[in-house]
Formats: sequence, C-alpha cells, structure tokens
Amino acid sequence: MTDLEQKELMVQLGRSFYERGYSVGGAGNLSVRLDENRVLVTPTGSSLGRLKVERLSVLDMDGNVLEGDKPSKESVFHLEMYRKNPKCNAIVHLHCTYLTALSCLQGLDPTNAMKAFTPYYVMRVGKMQVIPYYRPGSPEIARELSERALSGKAFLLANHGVVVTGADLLDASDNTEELEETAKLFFTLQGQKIRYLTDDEVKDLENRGK
Ligand SMILES: O=C(CO)COP(=O)(O)O
Ligand SMILES: [Zn+2]
Repeated sequence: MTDLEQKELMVQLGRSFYERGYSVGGAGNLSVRLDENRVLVTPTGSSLGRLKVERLSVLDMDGNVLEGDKPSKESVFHLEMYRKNPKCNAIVHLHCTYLTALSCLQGLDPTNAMKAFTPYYVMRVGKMQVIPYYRPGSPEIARELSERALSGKAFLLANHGVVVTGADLLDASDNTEELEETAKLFFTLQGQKIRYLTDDEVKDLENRGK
C-alpha cells in the first residue's frame, strides 16, 4: 500500500470506530508501520472521528516527526513495540467501554485477563496480558509493553484501556473488535455459569490459526 492509501485507511477506520462508539472525545490512538524506517500515527488530542489525511503524523523509528502534527503521547510505546516485534505492523489503542470496564476490575490474572469461552477470541488474540496502571503517556507503559511485545497481540492497560496489534491496520482493527465483543459477552454473562473452553479445545484452535 502507498503512504496515501495507509493514511486514507487510518482516517476511515478511525471514523468507523468513532461512529460505532468504540472511541469518544480525544481518547485512543492508531498507528501503522509504513516501511522499516517510518511509522504513521494519529496526532495527539485528535478525535478518531475527525482525522485528516494531511495532519496524520509520520515518525522515524527514533520518534522524530517527519510529517504532520505532533504525534500521540503514546507514540513512544507504539515505536517500542514495532522495534521489538517485526511481525507487529499496526497498533490500535482504545478506551472502548467493555474492555476498559474489564481493565478496572481487581484481581485480574496478569497473564490473561479473560479466560477463553468463544473460539474467535483464541483464534484472533489467544490471551490478553495485563499491564499495571501508569499515567497515560508515561514511559513505564512503553517499557512494560516492550517486555511483552513478542509474547502476545493484546494487552489490557489497567484502569485505562486496551492495546491490540496486528499484521496490518485491518487485522489490528478486527482483533480489537473481536476483543471488545468478547468483553461485552463477559459482562453480559456475569452471574451465570460460563462453560469455558477446555484446554484441549483451546489447543485445537491455536494450532489452526484464524
Ligand atoms: O488514549 C490516549 C492516551 O492514552 C490519547 O492520547 P493521544 O491523544 O496523545 O493519542
Ligand atoms: Zn489511552
């Protein structure tokens, strides 16, 4: 894809997230790897519903701004994950309602915030590690995500939101939607006896991919 096509796709996905209530106000940020030296990121403070192609930020791998507006304050963690994991080509960070609600619960398993009860959760992300709470934009988030960048695709930021990676922007977006839907089901099922997938069922799905 050309730079322009990536920028247009980012604007389109941002608007789609916004229109469906996945993002509100200026929360959340998106990024995609343009090539081995450059990353496209949403500008800081921007509503995902009103992104403009010409204002999107292009950064080099050291965080220098090559084009566009001042980048997201979370671009430090986005760059860190791209540096660490060559298979990570796009990142979605949202404060979507159900995943953020989950991130506020006490006693989450730090190795996996949601035990699998549907196959697509396993096929798309597998598990969701929990990063302890830090102030948004703080370097500790980047350090914690860097340490885990090779061991998962989705991460819950405690009391904050979610970080989801993918092979490209569409893949990262689809992973995020699947995850938010799973969290919605998790809360819908509160008070009911859930039949979780068995270890064998999970293994069978992991071996098949999506
Ligand atoms: O979600 C956010 C911080 O965690 C939004 O920050 P930015 O507007 O700087 O991208
Ligand atoms: Zn955030």
